[in-house]
Amino acid sequence: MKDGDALSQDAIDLIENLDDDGMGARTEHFSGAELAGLVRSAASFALARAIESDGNGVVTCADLERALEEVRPALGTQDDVLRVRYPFGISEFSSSVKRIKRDLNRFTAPVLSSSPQLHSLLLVGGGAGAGSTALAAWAAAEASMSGRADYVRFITALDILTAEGGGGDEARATALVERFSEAREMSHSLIVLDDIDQICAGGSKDGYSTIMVSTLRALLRTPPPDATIAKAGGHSKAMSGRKKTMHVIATTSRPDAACVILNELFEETIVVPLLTEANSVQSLITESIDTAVDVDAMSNMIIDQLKEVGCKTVLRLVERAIFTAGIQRDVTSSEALEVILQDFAGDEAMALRVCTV
Ligand SMILES: Nc1ncnc2c1ncn2[C@@H]1O[C@H](COP(=O)(O)OP(=O)(O)OP(=O)(O)O)[C@@H](O)[C@H]1O
Repeated sequence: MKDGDALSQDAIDLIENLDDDGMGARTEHFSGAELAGLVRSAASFALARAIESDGNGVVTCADLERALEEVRPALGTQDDVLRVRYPFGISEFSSSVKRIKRDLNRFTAPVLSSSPQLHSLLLVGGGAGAGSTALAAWAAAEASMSGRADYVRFITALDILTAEGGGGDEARATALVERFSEAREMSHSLIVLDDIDQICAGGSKDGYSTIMVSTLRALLRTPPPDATIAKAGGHSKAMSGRKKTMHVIATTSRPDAACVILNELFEETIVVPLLTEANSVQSLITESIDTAVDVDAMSNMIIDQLKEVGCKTVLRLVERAIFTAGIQRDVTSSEALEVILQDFAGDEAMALRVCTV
């Protein structure tokens, strides 16, 4: 491409730029096939422009920038994996959601320190279904899409359990170390540990595995190595001295997590509150479910009955009500919700009795 005068000078400058904003750094995690795809994509933008405006088909810096937006490396980030964790999006139903989103964006922002840094954050759901998983996935996706993180991994208890070596504590600890080792090689990595209680679950009095907790403690105390070489899918590439960052966000649904053992492992904690106001529930439903009707009545009903509730529960209840009204033509969604809420209260009471016994 370069030889045949096919590149403009600004495109050559971008390719030869060895700084953080140059082509080398921005394609650090691209495989050979992905790089070829990037070149083809840039050439197709130049060709389209040539056909439209009778141009010369030379690939410019703007074509390369557009191609960089279009072609994303499979190794580096997991945008699709993250997006399925917040299927209803993230509704800004209250000022606390806006604050948490600002906090998360600040947490994943680049750091000024000249030494490699590891930052850790515990996202605590104020109760089951508060939305901590969705918020952590959203923060990781934002960091990935804005280029603040070039390597993102969403890790669940299942990933650790199914790792080689079976499900024993030592094998799980080794699997966790391996996940961190890969991330530590990358320049700006972000790991989400979803449902940290399950990841660290074990037989000790507090419900955690001593081996898992001490492994996690050691991992969170060890910043990434200060190397100028990073591995990308088995290939090593010079990083022109970029300082490394590693961000770890863990989620938990245990409302007491802010006060128990895991909390002291992390540098920062954010508590995701439950919804307690009908107008917050109303905004959540309106922003999340296009087909919702009777939203006002449904929101009041949910808060009257449950007093405080997580967004996952709200959306599940409303979806079921809409579905029921769809198949029972003589029932409105709010009437369906009334019955569902009564059954829900009965199920909760029964579960409570069983647990007490
Ligand atoms: N502001 C918001 N914050 C979090 N989730 C939201 C928000 N608005 C809408 N949602 C939706 O609510 C759902 C939250 O589910 P999520 O799995 O995150 O809950 P959770 O608290 O992690 O659940 P669990 O306690 O069962 O682990 C997602 O589908 C998400 O798209």
